[in-house]
Amino acid sequence: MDDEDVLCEAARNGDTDKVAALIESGLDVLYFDGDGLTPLMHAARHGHAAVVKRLLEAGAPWNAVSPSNLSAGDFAMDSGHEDAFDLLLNAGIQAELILGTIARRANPSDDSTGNYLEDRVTFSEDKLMDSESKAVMMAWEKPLMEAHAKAVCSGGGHILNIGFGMGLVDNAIQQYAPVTHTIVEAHPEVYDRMLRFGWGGKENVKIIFGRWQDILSQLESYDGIFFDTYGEYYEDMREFHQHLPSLLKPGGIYSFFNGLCGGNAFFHVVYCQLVSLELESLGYSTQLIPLPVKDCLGEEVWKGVKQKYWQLDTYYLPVCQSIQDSDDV
Ligand SMILES: C[S@@+](CC[C@H](N)C(=O)[O-])C[C@H]1O[C@@H](n2cnc3c(N)ncnc32)[C@H](O)[C@@H]1O
Repeated sequence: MDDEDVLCEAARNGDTDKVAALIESGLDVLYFDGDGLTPLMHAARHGHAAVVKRLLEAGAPWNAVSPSNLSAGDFAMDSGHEDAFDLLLNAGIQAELILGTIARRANPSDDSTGNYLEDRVTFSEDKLMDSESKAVMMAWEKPLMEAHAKAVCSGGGHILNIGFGMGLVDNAIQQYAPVTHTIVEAHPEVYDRMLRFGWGGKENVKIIFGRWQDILSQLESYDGIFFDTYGEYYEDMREFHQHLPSLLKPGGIYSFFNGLCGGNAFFHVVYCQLVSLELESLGYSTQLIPLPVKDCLGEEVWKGVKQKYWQLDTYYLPVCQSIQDSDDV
């Protein structure tokens, strides 16, 4: 047995003193045992909050994952150990506030160099793919897009959508007959296809071709805003949020595609909290509405797709409004 296996065993048994002594003796808290589990995962799985705390203080990574892609937070969450879960959630939020490493890694375009907009895309009936066979948009999201449209159109008026993709959300927005419906799209082929499908001729629709970052001066203020781009980082969405105070009218509703860390349940919780906190600091409250998606996501959906960008059973649809407005309700 390696010395570090002794640390795993002490963590599993909740022996805080022994864990502390072993850490002080210089043992590696980053160790993965024969099953691919870290001491932190063992402690979290058994709900030993004091050990979790000690290991985190010693630098054990909150975001290490087991061979089945579970982190210590997933183990705590799945076994219902609230105290351990809270400690790990806090550690995750703190770390991500500073480093932001998970979203970068979990972003569908993480290993591309940001040239998605110059590459070819392929359309089929049920998906839009980039040049590396990664899905830009997929038809299984239709019910989600309809729910997003319903949320952002709830007050009628002027609606803004960033990212046309397959036009699912825009088709749904049109059902609510908004006064104006502005669509921003940056990919030339997606833009051409929009025009071919007659979006340029719709009376209430205004299309702006370009990256949202580059066309901000052409935008006005809106009663409902939806944001769903591709090939961007979490930081880009965070930057977009900085513009909400001038883009969203008082009483308006903002929503975004909440695919943050969609491959891991605990990381997703961390990011839901993180984005809610960041929006709160800008004066917006975020309500996360759970929508079950398990039934529309069989294995066959992902056939031919390089990366499953969503693997969770529930989608949390964010509905954001100014804290002032939500207090008035
Ligand atoms: C995930 S799709 C949007 C799907 C859409 N919500 C739907 O219902 O079909 C993302 C879209 O955003 C576009 N896009 C990517 N980066 C953008 C940017 N910086 N500004 C505007 N559009 C962008 C992509 O070309 C793509 O069409």
